[in-house]
Amino acid sequence: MPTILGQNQYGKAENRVVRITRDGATHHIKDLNVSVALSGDMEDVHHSGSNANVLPTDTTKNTVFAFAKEYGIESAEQFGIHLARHFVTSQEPIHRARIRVEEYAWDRIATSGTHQREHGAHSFVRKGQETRLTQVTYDGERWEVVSGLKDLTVLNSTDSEFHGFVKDRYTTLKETRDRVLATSIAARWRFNWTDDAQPMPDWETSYERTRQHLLQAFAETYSLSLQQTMYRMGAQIIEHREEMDEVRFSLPNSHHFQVDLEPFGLDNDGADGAVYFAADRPYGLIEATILRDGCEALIPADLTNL
Ligand SMILES: O=c1[nH]c(=O)c2[nH]c(=O)[nH]c2[nH]1
Repeated sequence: MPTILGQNQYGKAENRVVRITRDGATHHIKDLNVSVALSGDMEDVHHSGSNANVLPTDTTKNTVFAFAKEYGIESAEQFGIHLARHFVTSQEPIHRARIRVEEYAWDRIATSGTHQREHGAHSFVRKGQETRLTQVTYDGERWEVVSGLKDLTVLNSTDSEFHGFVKDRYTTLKETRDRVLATSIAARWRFNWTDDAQPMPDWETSYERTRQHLLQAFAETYSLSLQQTMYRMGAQIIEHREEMDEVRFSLPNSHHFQVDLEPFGLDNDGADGAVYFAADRPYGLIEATILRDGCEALIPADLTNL
């Protein structure tokens, strides 16, 4: 049966490119998800398998990261236009390039006074609301209220190190004195209000203050590990919110790998900042319960069972 090749395109989808520029102590972040789709004279590769016209999808990925470093990311549109023009004008067989860009927006974490100068400059919370959660249980006598949140995404573009860890024959991770620390906070906190005879907490104020403690502790902790930052977040809540006895966290370590651009003659360590590959998986998963001394751990270890 005779067949013909219809519409076709190819490229690398969902390149998670993060560019952090440093304006002295003030950092700026551009966070994009870039998908490249190319089409043109691609009859041969489909019919005979000849790759003579095929610019590898791997190359399109490298181009995204190299362009982010070399030319910066002014806007999603400007970046897309630059890439599309490059593929169509530099490769004869490619007649059409479609670049799709999603941009994730970030706000600076508001901390107080000198902290704002020290940490507000490199601590970010992703725009868009987190999901607020609660679970209320009552047996006719006692109340258990466990509240929390998920998908509160935060990032420190400096003041994070990771070194001095165990090394065995499978360890390849390099020690680092300056890395990006990012996570999407999932947390639950248990109230010690259990009885109608006790004064009821102000749930709205409690939530707002707890959220602020989470953000502040994240921004203000000079981090030697995500475990340490997590503990500080929990401790700050327990220390400041007397209505709670227990906080449980599940924190993905959202790895940002500095891209090796040396093969393209680019120094990705320059004073003008760096380009990172934001990996979505696998991710480190750091979990713990932080308790008021003398209190019992009652929040299930598996947050999804709440
Ligand atoms: O903060 C971290 N904690 C770890 O336990 C760990 N493990 C790892 O590979 N990177 C990191 N980072």
